Amino acid sequence: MTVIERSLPYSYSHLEKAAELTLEKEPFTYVQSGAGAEVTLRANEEAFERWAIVPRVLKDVSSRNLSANLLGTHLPSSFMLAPIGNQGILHDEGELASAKAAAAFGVPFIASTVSTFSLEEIAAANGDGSRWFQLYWSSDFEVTASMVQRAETAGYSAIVVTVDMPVVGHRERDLNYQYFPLALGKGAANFLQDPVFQSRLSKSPVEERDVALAELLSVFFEPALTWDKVQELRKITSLPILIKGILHADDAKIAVDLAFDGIVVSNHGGRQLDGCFSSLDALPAIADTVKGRIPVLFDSGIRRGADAVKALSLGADAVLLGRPYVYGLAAGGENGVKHVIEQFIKDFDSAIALTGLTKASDANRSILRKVN
Ligand SMILES: Cc1cc2nc3c(=O)[nH]c(=O)nc-3n(C[C@H](O)[C@H](O)[C@H](O)COP(=O)(O)O)c2cc1C
Ligand SMILES: CCCCCCC(=O)C(=O)O
Repeated sequence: MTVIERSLPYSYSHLEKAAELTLEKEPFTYVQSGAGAEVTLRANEEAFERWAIVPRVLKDVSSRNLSANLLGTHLPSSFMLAPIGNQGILHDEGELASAKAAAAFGVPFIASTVSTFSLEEIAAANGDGSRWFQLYWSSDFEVTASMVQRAETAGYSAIVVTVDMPVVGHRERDLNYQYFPLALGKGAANFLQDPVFQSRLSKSPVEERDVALAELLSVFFEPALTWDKVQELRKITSLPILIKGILHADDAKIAVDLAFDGIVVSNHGGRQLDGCFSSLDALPAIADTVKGRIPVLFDSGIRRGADAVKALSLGADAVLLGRPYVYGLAAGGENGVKHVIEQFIKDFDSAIALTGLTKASDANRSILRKVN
Protein backbone atom coordinates (compact mmCIF):
# COMPACT_ATOMS: atom_id res chain seq x y z
CA MET A 1 0.00 0.00 0.00
CA THR A 2 1.38 3.40 -0.95
CA VAL A 3 0.07 6.59 0.57
CA ILE A 4 0.21 9.80 -1.40
CA GLU A 5 1.05 12.48 1.15
CA ARG A 6 4.11 13.95 -0.44
CA SER A 7 3.84 17.31 1.31
CA LEU A 8 4.95 15.65 4.54
CA PRO A 9 8.66 15.33 5.27
CA TYR A 10 10.64 12.12 5.57
CA SER A 11 13.03 12.79 8.42
CA TYR A 12 12.09 12.81 12.09
CA SER A 13 13.41 16.31 12.70
CA HIS A 14 11.45 17.73 9.78
CA LEU A 15 8.31 15.88 10.84
CA GLU A 16 8.68 17.37 14.31
CA LYS A 17 9.05 20.80 12.68
CA ALA A 18 5.94 20.25 10.57
CA ALA A 19 3.99 19.42 13.74
CA GLU A 20 5.39 22.51 15.45
CA LEU A 21 4.27 24.72 12.57
CA THR A 22 0.77 23.19 12.66
CA LEU A 23 0.08 23.27 16.40
CA GLU A 24 -0.26 25.88 19.09
CA LYS A 25 2.85 25.97 21.28
CA GLU A 26 1.18 24.29 24.29
CA PRO A 27 0.05 21.00 22.67
CA PHE A 28 3.25 20.79 20.64
CA THR A 29 5.32 21.21 23.79
CA TYR A 30 3.21 18.60 25.61
CA VAL A 31 4.25 16.00 23.02
CA GLN A 32 7.83 17.08 22.46
CA SER A 33 8.93 17.68 26.01
CA GLY A 34 10.15 15.41 28.76
CA ALA A 35 10.52 15.62 32.50
CA GLY A 36 13.03 17.79 34.34
CA ALA A 37 16.07 18.92 32.38
CA GLU A 38 15.18 16.34 29.68
CA VAL A 39 18.43 14.43 30.23
CA THR A 40 16.66 11.10 29.80
CA LEU A 41 14.70 12.34 26.78
CA ARG A 42 18.01 13.12 25.04
CA ALA A 43 19.70 9.98 26.37
CA ASN A 44 17.06 7.80 24.72
CA GLU A 45 18.12 8.94 21.26
CA GLU A 46 21.83 9.25 22.06
CA ALA A 47 21.96 5.64 23.24
CA PHE A 48 21.24 4.48 19.68
CA GLU A 49 24.30 6.37 18.43
CA ARG A 50 26.54 4.34 20.75
CA TRP A 51 25.69 1.13 18.91
CA ALA A 52 26.76 0.59 15.31
CA ILE A 53 25.53 -2.09 12.95
CA VAL A 54 28.31 -4.11 11.34
CA PRO A 55 26.56 -5.42 8.24
CA ARG A 56 27.12 -8.72 6.51
CA VAL A 57 27.19 -8.92 2.71
CA LEU A 58 26.38 -11.39 -0.09
CA LYS A 59 23.61 -13.01 1.92
CA ASP A 60 20.84 -13.12 -0.76
CA VAL A 61 18.44 -10.66 0.82
CA SER A 62 16.07 -10.68 -2.16
CA SER A 63 13.20 -11.97 -0.03
CA ARG A 64 12.63 -10.54 3.45
CA ASN A 65 10.31 -11.26 6.37
CA LEU A 66 9.91 -8.32 8.75
CA SER A 67 7.20 -9.86 10.88
CA ALA A 68 6.83 -10.94 14.48
CA ASN A 69 4.04 -12.84 16.21
CA LEU A 70 3.39 -12.03 19.84
CA LEU A 71 0.68 -13.29 22.15
CA GLY A 72 -1.60 -14.13 19.22
CA THR A 73 -1.02 -10.77 17.52
CA HIS A 74 0.62 -10.53 14.10
CA LEU A 75 3.01 -7.60 13.63
CA PRO A 76 3.78 -7.39 9.89
CA SER A 77 6.85 -5.22 10.47
CA SER A 78 7.76 -6.03 14.11
CA PHE A 79 6.35 -2.77 15.43
CA MET A 80 3.15 -1.40 16.94
CA LEU A 81 1.91 2.12 17.58
CA ALA A 82 2.64 3.09 21.20
CA PRO A 83 -0.15 4.21 23.52
CA ILE A 84 -0.26 7.99 23.37
CA GLY A 85 -2.98 9.78 25.28
CA ASN A 86 -4.93 12.97 24.57
CA GLN A 87 -4.47 12.78 20.78
CA GLY A 88 -7.40 15.17 20.28
CA ILE A 89 -5.06 18.04 21.14
CA LEU A 90 -3.12 17.24 17.96
CA HIS A 91 -5.94 16.70 15.48
CA ASP A 92 -9.74 16.73 15.69
CA GLU A 93 -9.91 13.04 14.71
CA GLY A 94 -7.29 12.10 17.34
CA GLU A 95 -6.99 8.38 18.01
CA LEU A 96 -9.66 7.58 15.40
CA ALA A 97 -7.29 8.77 12.67
CA SER A 98 -4.33 6.88 14.15
CA ALA A 99 -6.30 3.66 14.63
CA LYS A 100 -7.58 3.81 11.03
CA ALA A 101 -4.10 4.43 9.67
CA ALA A 102 -2.69 1.54 11.70
CA ALA A 103 -5.41 -0.81 10.43
CA ALA A 104 -4.67 0.15 6.81
CA PHE A 105 -1.17 -1.33 7.21
CA GLY A 106 -2.13 -4.17 9.58
CA VAL A 107 0.01 -2.51 12.27
CA PRO A 108 -1.42 -3.13 15.76
CA PHE A 109 -2.59 -0.05 17.66
CA ILE A 110 -2.34 0.36 21.43
CA ALA A 111 -5.11 2.63 22.70
CA SER A 112 -4.40 4.70 25.81
CA THR A 113 -6.67 4.85 28.85
CA VAL A 114 -6.57 8.63 28.48
CA SER A 115 -7.66 8.75 24.85
CA THR A 116 -9.76 11.63 23.56
CA PHE A 117 -12.19 9.08 22.09
CA SER A 118 -13.56 6.10 23.97
CA LEU A 119 -12.08 2.64 23.53
CA GLU A 120 -15.31 1.56 21.78
CA GLU A 121 -15.09 4.46 19.30
CA ILE A 122 -11.43 3.63 18.64
CA ALA A 123 -12.30 -0.04 18.12
CA ALA A 124 -14.96 0.93 15.56
CA ALA A 125 -12.41 3.08 13.69
CA ASN A 126 -9.81 0.29 13.88
CA GLY A 127 -12.36 -2.19 12.43
CA ASP A 128 -10.68 -5.48 11.51
CA GLY A 129 -7.31 -4.12 12.64
CA SER A 130 -5.64 -5.49 15.72
CA ARG A 131 -5.51 -3.52 18.93
CA TRP A 132 -4.36 -3.71 22.52
CA PHE A 133 -5.60 -1.61 25.43
CA GLN A 134 -3.18 0.33 27.67
CA LEU A 135 -4.37 0.54 31.24
CA TYR A 136 -3.66 3.26 33.75
CA TRP A 137 -4.66 1.65 37.01
CA SER A 138 -7.22 3.83 38.76
CA SER A 139 -7.39 4.00 42.57
CA ASP A 140 -11.09 3.15 42.04
CA PHE A 141 -10.57 -0.55 41.33
CA GLU A 142 -14.10 -1.09 40.05
CA VAL A 143 -13.51 1.55 37.37
CA THR A 144 -10.28 -0.23 36.39
CA ALA A 145 -12.11 -3.55 36.20
CA SER A 146 -14.92 -2.05 34.17
CA MET A 147 -12.52 -0.59 31.59
CA VAL A 148 -10.69 -3.88 31.19
CA GLN A 149 -13.96 -5.71 30.65
CA ARG A 150 -15.09 -3.09 28.12
CA ALA A 151 -11.78 -3.51 26.27
CA GLU A 152 -12.24 -7.26 26.09
CA THR A 153 -15.79 -6.83 24.77
CA ALA A 154 -14.59 -4.30 22.17
CA GLY A 155 -12.08 -6.71 20.64
CA TYR A 156 -8.82 -5.60 22.26
CA SER A 157 -6.56 -8.64 22.45
CA ALA A 158 -4.12 -7.72 25.24
CA ILE A 159 -3.92 -5.40 28.24
CA VAL A 160 -0.76 -3.29 28.68
CA VAL A 161 -0.53 -2.04 32.25
CA THR A 162 1.66 1.06 32.46
CA VAL A 163 3.45 1.06 35.79
CA ASP A 164 5.88 3.95 35.49
CA MET A 165 3.34 6.58 36.53
CA PRO A 166 2.54 6.15 40.23
CA VAL A 167 2.70 9.95 40.12
CA VAL A 168 3.27 12.24 37.17
CA GLY A 169 6.82 13.28 36.27
CA HIS A 170 7.90 16.88 36.88
CA ARG A 171 7.33 18.21 33.37
CA GLU A 172 8.77 21.68 33.61
CA ARG A 173 7.76 22.89 30.20
CA ASP A 174 4.10 21.88 30.71
CA LEU A 175 4.23 23.55 34.11
CA ASN A 176 5.56 26.74 32.52
CA TYR A 177 2.54 26.80 30.23
CA GLN A 178 0.15 25.42 32.89
CA TYR A 179 -1.05 23.05 30.16
CA PHE A 180 -2.57 19.75 31.35
CA PRO A 181 -4.72 18.02 28.71
CA LEU A 182 -6.24 15.52 31.14
CA ALA A 183 -7.52 18.31 33.38
CA LEU A 184 -8.97 19.96 30.26
CA GLY A 185 -10.92 16.77 29.55
CA LYS A 186 -8.92 15.84 26.43
CA GLY A 187 -8.26 12.32 27.68
CA ALA A 188 -11.46 11.73 29.60
CA ALA A 189 -13.71 9.74 27.24
CA ASN A 190 -13.01 6.31 28.72
CA PHE A 191 -13.94 7.58 32.17
CA LEU A 192 -16.90 9.75 31.23
CA GLN A 193 -18.48 6.92 29.21
CA ASP A 194 -17.83 4.27 31.85
CA PRO A 195 -20.96 3.08 33.68
CA VAL A 196 -19.13 2.45 36.96
CA PHE A 197 -17.43 5.85 36.84
CA GLN A 198 -20.79 7.48 36.06
CA SER A 199 -22.32 5.75 39.07
CA ARG A 200 -19.88 7.68 41.28
CA LEU A 201 -21.39 11.01 40.18
CA SER A 202 -24.58 12.60 41.43
CA LYS A 203 -25.22 14.20 38.01
CA SER A 204 -24.23 12.99 34.55
CA PRO A 205 -20.88 14.13 33.08
CA VAL A 206 -22.87 16.09 30.49
CA GLU A 207 -24.72 18.05 33.18
CA GLU A 208 -21.71 18.62 35.42
CA ARG A 209 -18.57 18.15 33.35
CA ASP A 210 -16.32 20.00 35.79
CA VAL A 211 -17.40 17.78 38.68
CA ALA A 212 -16.82 14.68 36.54
CA LEU A 213 -13.32 15.84 35.55
CA ALA A 214 -12.45 16.57 39.18
CA GLU A 215 -13.56 13.05 40.12
CA LEU A 216 -11.45 11.65 37.26
CA LEU A 217 -8.35 13.44 38.51
CA SER A 218 -9.03 12.27 42.06
CA VAL A 219 -9.06 8.57 41.06
CA PHE A 220 -6.59 8.65 38.16
CA PHE A 221 -3.38 7.80 40.05
CA GLU A 222 -2.79 4.74 42.18
CA PRO A 223 0.57 5.34 43.88
CA ALA A 224 -0.05 2.33 46.14
CA LEU A 225 -0.05 -0.09 43.21
CA THR A 226 2.02 -3.27 43.74
CA TRP A 227 2.80 -6.45 41.81
CA ASP A 228 0.24 -8.30 43.96
CA LYS A 229 -2.52 -5.88 43.04
CA VAL A 230 -1.74 -6.02 39.32
CA GLN A 231 -2.02 -9.79 39.56
CA GLU A 232 -5.68 -9.32 40.50
CA LEU A 233 -6.29 -8.51 36.84
CA ARG A 234 -6.09 -12.24 36.22
CA LYS A 235 -9.45 -12.62 37.98
CA ILE A 236 -11.03 -10.07 35.64
CA THR A 237 -9.69 -10.94 32.21
CA SER A 238 -8.36 -13.87 30.26
CA LEU A 239 -6.46 -11.55 27.92
CA PRO A 240 -2.64 -11.52 27.94
CA ILE A 241 -1.29 -8.92 30.41
CA LEU A 242 1.92 -6.99 29.71
CA ILE A 243 3.75 -4.65 32.07
CA LYS A 244 4.96 -1.39 30.46
CA GLY A 245 7.69 0.70 32.04
CA ILE A 246 10.35 -1.86 33.01
CA LEU A 247 13.98 -0.67 33.26
CA HIS A 248 15.49 -2.91 35.96
CA ALA A 249 16.36 -6.54 35.24
CA ASP A 250 15.08 -7.51 38.70
CA ASP A 251 11.64 -6.17 37.78
CA ALA A 252 11.76 -8.13 34.52
CA LYS A 253 12.51 -11.24 36.59
CA ILE A 254 9.49 -10.56 38.83
CA ALA A 255 7.28 -10.17 35.77
CA VAL A 256 8.47 -13.57 34.48
CA ASP A 257 8.16 -15.24 37.90
CA LEU A 258 4.62 -13.93 38.34
CA ALA A 259 3.71 -15.25 34.89
CA PHE A 260 2.85 -11.96 33.29
CA ASP A 261 2.65 -12.43 29.53
CA GLY A 262 5.11 -9.77 28.38
CA ILE A 263 6.94 -6.59 29.27
CA VAL A 264 7.66 -3.27 27.60
CA VAL A 265 11.12 -1.88 28.31
CA SER A 266 10.38 1.83 28.44
CA ASN A 267 11.06 5.03 30.33
CA HIS A 268 7.91 6.63 28.94
CA GLY A 269 9.87 8.63 26.38
CA GLY A 270 11.74 10.53 29.11
CA ARG A 271 8.50 11.98 30.47
CA GLN A 272 8.60 10.46 33.95
CA LEU A 273 11.86 10.14 35.92
CA ASP A 274 14.45 12.48 34.46
CA GLY A 275 17.95 11.17 35.05
CA CYS A 276 16.94 7.54 34.70
CA PHE A 277 18.52 4.96 32.43
CA SER A 278 17.94 5.25 28.72
CA SER A 279 15.63 2.53 27.54
CA LEU A 280 18.19 1.06 25.10
CA ASP A 281 20.87 0.88 27.80
CA ALA A 282 18.42 -1.07 29.97
CA LEU A 283 17.51 -3.58 27.26
CA PRO A 284 20.43 -6.06 27.08
CA ALA A 285 20.42 -7.00 30.79
CA ILE A 286 16.64 -7.36 30.72
CA ALA A 287 16.74 -9.58 27.64
CA ASP A 288 19.44 -11.70 29.31
CA THR A 289 17.23 -12.09 32.37
CA VAL A 290 14.04 -12.90 30.49
CA LYS A 291 15.83 -15.41 28.21
CA GLY A 292 12.96 -15.58 25.74
CA ARG A 293 10.43 -16.84 28.30
CA ILE A 294 8.02 -13.95 27.61
CA PRO A 295 7.99 -11.34 24.83
CA VAL A 296 10.09 -8.24 25.43
CA LEU A 297 8.84 -5.11 23.69
CA PHE A 298 10.81 -1.90 23.57
CA ASP A 299 10.17 1.84 23.24
CA SER A 300 11.66 5.27 23.92
CA GLY A 301 13.81 6.63 21.13
CA ILE A 302 12.75 4.65 18.06
CA ARG A 303 12.93 7.13 15.19
CA ARG A 304 14.22 5.14 12.19
CA GLY A 305 14.41 1.63 10.78
CA ALA A 306 18.01 1.15 11.95
CA ASP A 307 16.89 1.96 15.52
CA ALA A 308 14.46 -0.94 15.33
CA VAL A 309 17.22 -3.23 13.99
CA LYS A 310 19.42 -2.25 16.96
CA ALA A 311 16.66 -2.82 19.54
CA LEU A 312 15.81 -6.22 18.04
CA SER A 313 19.51 -7.13 18.00
CA LEU A 314 19.80 -6.27 21.69
CA GLY A 315 16.94 -8.60 22.58
CA ALA A 316 13.59 -6.95 21.86
CA ASP A 317 10.96 -9.03 20.10
CA ALA A 318 9.24 -5.92 18.75
CA VAL A 319 9.28 -2.15 19.16
CA LEU A 320 6.71 0.60 19.72
CA LEU A 321 6.73 3.73 17.61
CA GLY A 322 5.73 6.79 19.66
CA ARG A 323 6.33 10.48 18.93
CA PRO A 324 6.98 10.04 15.17
CA TYR A 325 3.42 8.91 14.43
CA VAL A 326 1.73 11.61 16.49
CA TYR A 327 3.80 14.25 14.73
CA GLY A 328 2.38 12.75 11.53
CA LEU A 329 -1.10 12.99 13.06
CA ALA A 330 -0.60 16.65 13.92
CA ALA A 331 0.76 17.54 10.51
CA GLY A 332 -1.57 15.49 8.33
CA GLY A 333 -4.29 13.64 10.27
CA GLU A 334 -4.95 10.06 9.15
CA ASN A 335 -2.84 10.48 6.00
CA GLY A 336 -0.04 11.92 8.09
CA VAL A 337 0.00 8.81 10.30
CA LYS A 338 -0.14 6.61 7.18
CA HIS A 339 2.82 8.50 5.75
CA VAL A 340 4.88 7.91 8.90
CA ILE A 341 3.97 4.20 9.04
CA GLU A 342 4.71 3.71 5.35
CA GLN A 343 8.11 5.41 5.57
CA PHE A 344 9.02 3.54 8.75
CA ILE A 345 8.25 0.20 7.10
CA LYS A 346 10.32 1.09 4.03
CA ASP A 347 13.21 2.30 6.17
CA PHE A 348 13.08 -0.80 8.38
CA ASP A 349 12.94 -3.10 5.35
CA SER A 350 15.93 -1.35 3.83
CA ALA A 351 17.87 -1.50 7.12
CA ILE A 352 17.20 -5.24 7.47
CA ALA A 353 18.41 -5.91 3.91
CA LEU A 354 21.48 -3.69 4.25
CA THR A 355 22.38 -5.40 7.53
CA GLY A 356 22.44 -8.66 5.57
CA LEU A 357 19.37 -10.20 7.16
CA THR A 358 16.36 -11.83 5.55
CA LYS A 359 14.31 -12.14 8.76
CA ALA A 360 13.85 -9.42 11.36
CA SER A 361 13.65 -12.15 13.99
CA ASP A 362 17.25 -13.18 13.14
CA ALA A 363 18.67 -9.85 14.37
CA ASN A 364 21.16 -10.55 17.16
CA ARG A 365 24.15 -9.03 18.94
CA SER A 366 26.70 -10.42 16.44
CA ILE A 367 25.80 -7.59 14.06
CA LEU A 368 26.30 -4.81 16.63
CA ARG A 369 29.38 -3.12 18.08
CA LYS A 370 29.44 -0.59 20.91
CA VAL A 371 31.13 2.58 19.69
CA ASN A 372 32.32 5.40 22.01
C1 LIG B 1 2.30 12.88 24.20
C2 LIG B 1 2.56 11.53 24.81
C3 LIG B 1 1.54 10.89 25.49
C4 LIG B 1 1.74 9.62 26.02
N1 LIG B 1 0.69 8.97 26.62
C5 LIG B 1 0.87 7.73 27.10
C6 LIG B 1 -0.21 7.02 27.65
O1 LIG B 1 -1.33 7.48 27.69
N2 LIG B 1 0.04 5.78 28.14
C7 LIG B 1 1.29 5.21 28.12
O2 LIG B 1 1.47 4.08 28.59
N3 LIG B 1 2.33 5.86 27.58
C8 LIG B 1 2.15 7.09 27.05
N4 LIG B 1 3.18 7.74 26.47
C9 LIG B 1 4.50 7.05 26.36
C10 LIG B 1 4.57 6.22 25.06
O3 LIG B 1 3.74 5.10 25.12
C11 LIG B 1 5.99 5.74 24.80
O4 LIG B 1 6.46 5.05 25.92
C12 LIG B 1 6.93 6.90 24.48
O5 LIG B 1 6.31 7.78 23.58
C13 LIG B 1 8.22 6.38 23.86
O6 LIG B 1 9.11 7.44 23.63
P1 LIG B 1 9.35 8.06 22.15
O7 LIG B 1 8.01 8.47 21.64
O8 LIG B 1 10.25 9.22 22.40
O9 LIG B 1 9.96 6.98 21.32
C14 LIG B 1 3.00 9.00 25.91
C15 LIG B 1 4.03 9.63 25.22
C16 LIG B 1 3.81 10.88 24.65
C17 LIG B 1 4.93 11.54 23.87
C1 LIG C 1 -1.85 13.49 34.74
C2 LIG C 1 -0.91 13.03 33.68
C3 LIG C 1 -1.53 12.03 32.78
C4 LIG C 1 -0.71 11.79 31.55
C5 LIG C 1 -1.31 10.72 30.71
C6 LIG C 1 -0.70 10.65 29.37
C7 LIG C 1 0.73 10.24 29.43
O1 LIG C 1 1.05 9.12 29.74
C8 LIG C 1 1.76 11.22 29.16
O2 LIG C 1 2.95 10.83 29.18
O3 LIG C 1 1.46 12.40 28.93
